Amino acid sequence: MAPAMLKELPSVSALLSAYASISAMAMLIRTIINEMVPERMRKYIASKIYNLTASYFSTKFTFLIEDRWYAGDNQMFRAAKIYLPTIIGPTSDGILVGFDESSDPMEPPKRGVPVDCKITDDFEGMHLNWTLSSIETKNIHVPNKRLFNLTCKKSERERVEQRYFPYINKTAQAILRKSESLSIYTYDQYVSVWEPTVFKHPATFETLAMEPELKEFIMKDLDSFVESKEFFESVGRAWKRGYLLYGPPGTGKSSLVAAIANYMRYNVYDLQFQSVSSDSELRSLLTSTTNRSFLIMEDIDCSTKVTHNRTKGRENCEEDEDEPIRKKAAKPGVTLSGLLNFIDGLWSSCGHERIIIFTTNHKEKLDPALLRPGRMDVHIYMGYCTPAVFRKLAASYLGIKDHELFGCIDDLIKSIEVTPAEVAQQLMMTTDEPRLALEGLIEFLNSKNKGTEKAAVEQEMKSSKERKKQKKTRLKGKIQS
Ligand SMILES: Nc1ncnc2c1ncn2[C@@H]1O[C@H](COP(=O)(O)OP(=O)(O)OP(=O)(O)O)[C@@H](O)[C@H]1O
Repeated sequence: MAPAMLKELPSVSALLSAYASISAMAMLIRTIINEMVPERMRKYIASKIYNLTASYFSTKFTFLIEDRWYAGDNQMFRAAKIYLPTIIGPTSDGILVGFDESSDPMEPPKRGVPVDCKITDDFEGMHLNWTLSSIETKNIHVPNKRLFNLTCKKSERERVEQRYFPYINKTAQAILRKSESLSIYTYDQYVSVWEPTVFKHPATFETLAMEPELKEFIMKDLDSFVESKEFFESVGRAWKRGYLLYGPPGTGKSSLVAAIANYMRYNVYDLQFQSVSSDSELRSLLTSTTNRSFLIMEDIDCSTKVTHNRTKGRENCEEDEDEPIRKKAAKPGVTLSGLLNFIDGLWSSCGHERIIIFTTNHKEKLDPALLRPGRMDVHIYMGYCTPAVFRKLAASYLGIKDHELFGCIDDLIKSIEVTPAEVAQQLMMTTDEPRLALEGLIEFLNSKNKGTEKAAVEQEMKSSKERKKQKKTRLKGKIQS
């Protein structure tokens, strides 16, 4: 059998002559193609054949993440831009570094991803390669388009989409919460624009003195809001939340607003109703706010037209120094229906991931329409000082967790109405000697207890007005400068 098979095999000389004639034929075809097909066409055909075979045989898959997504910013690009500098390691070719105006020059500089630099990441056993590219466009307004190329194995494509991308988004959000400087925007009525400035308020949930259960409730509510995008979509509601903070002056409403802003790392739009001349102006200025932001409207009861009883509404509200100017200009101001339309209509349809916060000293003076369920989702009462609040203030201001005078102070606090601002003010007087500070506080509380509450409340009202006035003067100074 075997010799028979060997007999059928072509001889070596036959193979060599076949090879020679095939090579000659190939050379002939090549010469004809070179002669007849132009070079550019040849290159085009070759690249097509290469791409076809390469993609068929390649084991790699590439995700392209452009900086824009339809008409807006691509949030996936933004997340990658925040996340990648944190994993740039020794295998990378380089790194961008720099400072912005809010950075401390004594701290290490902030990091960025350079164009064309390769960054590798390992996630759940996958080896992922990132590159940032910049491409010139023909658009004169946007001359460059930037995009990230993320390469993985074809078999890992699904896991990258399902696990890696959500992980990057979550990590980027956590990084943002910690590091990026925030802006606070105030509305400049003279030029009709939001003026930004760096938001640096020291209040955090850590420094805030309030009932621990209430604090925990607010933090959980904010956390679940951030994670509820799908839920809001599934029930057909806008991804927004409204908080109404109410309570006497000096109970920490503004401090809570600042703590929430620091916790969420959202930019803040601080709107004074007095600076808005009409409902249409309100509409246009609110539509120009960005996503992932707070809209704060403090002392909403002091706005003449959004309370149901104007005379009552303006009691205890500071006088607006610009009032004569506004009267001269005969500005109609913001009306209740304008505000409600905004909350129900415009607010629901434009943008997402936004929180609106109203504060008031007089919830009872607000029109019931404003308080109806669905308008303000959470009503938070910021009340007078309690023993738990006092202990938190003592820990913050005096650095003590316990003292023999605490029991006496607890009893006094339970029997009178004293605001955390008043207690904080007393404790601040002698911070280096806790006993003296606590004795001073006891004296203050006793004097209140002896019938001087009214005077003390008036005093607090006065200092609240003073604070607001100072805030306003600062604001004006900023706008003028
Ligand atoms: N709950 C609190 N925890 C810590 N500090 C507080 C608290 N409440 C008040 N303070 C202190 O009192 C000062 C005034 O408080 P804040 O402006 O937050 O009160 P408010 O309720 O917003 O007052 P108003 O209604 O007058 O605007 C703050 O700067 C802060 O130092």
